[in-house]
Amino acid sequence: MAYICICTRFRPLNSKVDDESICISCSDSQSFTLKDEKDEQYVFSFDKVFYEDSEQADVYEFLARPIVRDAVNSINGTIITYGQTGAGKTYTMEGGNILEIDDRKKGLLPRVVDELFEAINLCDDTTTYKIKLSMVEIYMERVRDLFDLSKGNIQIKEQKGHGILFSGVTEMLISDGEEALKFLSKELTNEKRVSTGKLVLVDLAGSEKVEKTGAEGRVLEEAKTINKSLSALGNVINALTSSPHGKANHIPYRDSKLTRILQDALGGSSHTALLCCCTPSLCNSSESIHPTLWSKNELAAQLLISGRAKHIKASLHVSCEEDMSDNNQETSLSPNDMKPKLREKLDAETLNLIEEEFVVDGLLSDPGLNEEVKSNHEGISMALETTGGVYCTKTPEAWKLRPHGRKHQTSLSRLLLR
Ligand SMILES: Nc1ncnc2c1ncn2[C@@H]1O[C@H](COP(=O)(O)OP(=O)(O)OP(=O)(O)O)[C@@H](O)[C@H]1O
Repeated sequence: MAYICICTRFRPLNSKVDDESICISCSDSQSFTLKDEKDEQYVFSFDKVFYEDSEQADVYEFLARPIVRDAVNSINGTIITYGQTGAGKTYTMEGGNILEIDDRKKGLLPRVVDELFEAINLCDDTTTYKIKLSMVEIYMERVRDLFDLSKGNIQIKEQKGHGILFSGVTEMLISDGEEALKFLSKELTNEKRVSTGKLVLVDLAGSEKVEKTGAEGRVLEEAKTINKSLSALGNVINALTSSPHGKANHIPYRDSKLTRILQDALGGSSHTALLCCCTPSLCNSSESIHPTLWSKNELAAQLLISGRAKHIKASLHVSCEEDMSDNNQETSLSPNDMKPKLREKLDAETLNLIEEEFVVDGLLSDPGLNEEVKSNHEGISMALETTGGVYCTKTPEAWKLRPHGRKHQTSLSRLLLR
């Protein structure tokens, strides 16, 4: 099943484009508190939060290195940076520039390339590798070959044994670590078998609200197309992760060029990392809370929901195994069995919060919960049914129902049951 890791990164404040006020504060390495212009607070949780002082190497180690290692073993991988314009997507992906020589500033791309070549050099002589590099841009739903601009409408095809391909795209065979995107082919010569690992690095377009930019004409059309692609990506990930074993009846890959290209890098046994890039500035807090970035176009909300549900499933599985190890049983605990076990594992403060604030699917419930709030959780609950996971959340609608002046516990939270 696909594994999805979701992180967020804040770039340092930039006095030229940001106001002086910082709207985020560190809670811990997995969550942060964000204060909006009305002084409301929200706590968001991720697999990892990289704060302003984080190093490029930290991001690489946590987010990219496991994916690169898998790619060498023929497991497809995708690394995507997304977020509003100027939030640090390209800086994270490339560094100061793509041929960055300052090691501290080197982005994910040069590090990925370095590690791929290192891994290849360590392999035994019976294995030969071919690394081919292509570079494309999706613009207004057309795929353009960035190594040959005369190829302005590359077709996307699916080929047995190779998955999704760009038909006729320029491919450069490379033999050292100075190039950008990679397609890695691994030949097991002794078995006369070829297996391929595809590694895709995506620097998405800015995700801000169209109204905020005041875009018109062609720029407006571009922005609308971009938002459609982002929504399509969210829908695909949601479909993949909300169905048992990733086998949904229909995964809408064909809804955009972006999702079609990522089809075999997102589905199957692939490994995906999403890095949500944000600015710490108060003037951008609305972008960072919900409009396009986290819930209004539902991309991030869906991505986060998917990610949380998966992680919770994994955690739950481990916990159950530990709990039942004495009598050597499998993991099918009933909600009643789980409840005291959950209680044992949670500290009192967390438990109070859950009972007061959230519906915890099938395990703990709040009998006094307003029907309207309950209905806001339907989508989340559906995702949970298929994962058997435990998941708490508040949708933006639910926040509005909260008594005024209390601290809002976020859009998306999770319980770790370890
Ligand atoms: N972590 C960081 N540390 C230092 N500078 C950063 C960091 N992240 C971003 N910056 C700087 O902030 C500016 C904007 O970053 P960047 O161009 O990466 O944004 P972007 O999200 O890719 O924007 P766009 O959507 O326009 O492509 C750049 O000058 C970049 O060098």
